[in-house]
Amino acid sequence: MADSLNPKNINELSEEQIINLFAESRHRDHGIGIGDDCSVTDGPNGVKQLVSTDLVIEQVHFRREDISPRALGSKALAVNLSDIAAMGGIPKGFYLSLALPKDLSAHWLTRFRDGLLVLAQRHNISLLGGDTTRSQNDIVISITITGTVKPKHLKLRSMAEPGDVLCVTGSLGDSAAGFKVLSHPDRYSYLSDANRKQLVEHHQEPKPEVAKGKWLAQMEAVHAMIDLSDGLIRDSRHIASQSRCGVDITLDRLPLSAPFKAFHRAQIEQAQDFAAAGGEDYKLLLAIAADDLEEIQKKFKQKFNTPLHQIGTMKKGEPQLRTLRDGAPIKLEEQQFKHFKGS
Ligand SMILES: Nc1ncnc2c1ncn2[C@@H]1O[C@H](COP(=O)(O)OP(=O)(O)O)[C@@H](O)[C@H]1O
Ligand SMILES: Cc1ncc(C[n+]2csc(CCOP(=O)(O)OP(=O)(O)O)c2C)c(N)n1
Ligand SMILES: [Mg+2]
Repeated sequence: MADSLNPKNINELSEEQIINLFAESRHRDHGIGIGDDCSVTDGPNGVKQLVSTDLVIEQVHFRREDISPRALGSKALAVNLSDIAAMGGIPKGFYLSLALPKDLSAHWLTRFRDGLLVLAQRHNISLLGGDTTRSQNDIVISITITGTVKPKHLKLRSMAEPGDVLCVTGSLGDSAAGFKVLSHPDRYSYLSDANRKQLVEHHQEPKPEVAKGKWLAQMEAVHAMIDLSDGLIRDSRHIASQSRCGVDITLDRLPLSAPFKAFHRAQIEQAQDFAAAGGEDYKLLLAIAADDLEEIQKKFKQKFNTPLHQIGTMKKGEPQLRTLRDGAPIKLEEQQFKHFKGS
């Protein structure tokens, strides 16, 4: 196979370029494959079958000394449940693959299992299988989750339209701030214990928004959804490029929690920029028909007792992203998390 790329090392490629090396050979006739939060294929009785897989790797996604095994078990499943939520789906079951170093304690593993299975039970899903091997040093966790969705409720990254309003289901940046607190505890000694705890909890035990995703999927005016794993900027770009629209993000409108503002010592512009870069928020980002926004916001508030925040708009034209503050475009400093080269 001839590849147009000839860098020496993969750190010269972006994550998207690496995925495209595989995606270019895809067979589209089986349904919607590479490119969304889940693959979508025909299931029994006219429903669509959803499948998603995610890796959680020591030193890349967590440091063993920072997180309890219980919280890690919960987070490893939560990030997968979030992909089902983003498709408006109902989770059904999951597979667990583990590579474990020989010196790991049995106590660690049973606590990890407890955290995982408590969340599984809460979402009424069962462990269906997996694989277990030894690793040299680091813990490697891979979960594959399945779910279903009615075809008319399916929300793809590619379904946003120019004029749609971009919304998020909750505050942004708490997880990224929690990670900073864990990485440099002495830098943030000014935080109260309660604020510190809330930020760290958001990072370590994200709550996948399955109920919200399922409810929003039933609204015809909700056109597109994605879950926020890479951060608002990168994930909005995914919607924009796949829907072939531009996108404007209004930084002044980003929902920020009180602990997050305390983390930034009320320096609001800095807080907005950091929240836009974010990462591991696991809130839902959606594009809604502008005419129906008010009605959906009202019903959402009634149902979940929390607001649906309007943070931007989809625009006609090139799939470019602009960030605006006080009505004027501003360039953000690059601070998004990336596994490989920037894109
Ligand atoms: N190695 C790979 N081979 C094939 N598809 C991949 C690979 N890595 C990622 N993908 C697909 O590329 C898309 C983007 O991946 P990613 O950004 O990790 O999605 P998500 O944030 O939903 O986990 C997804 O549809 C995913 O299934
Ligand atoms: C030790 C450590 N370093 C960095 C991070 C931050 N981090 C790791 S992965 C990630 C982004 C989301 O993860 P990814 O594997 O890309 O999820 P996906 O988009 O595939 O769902 C972030 C912000 C972290 N949580 N822990
Ligand atoms: Mg992924």
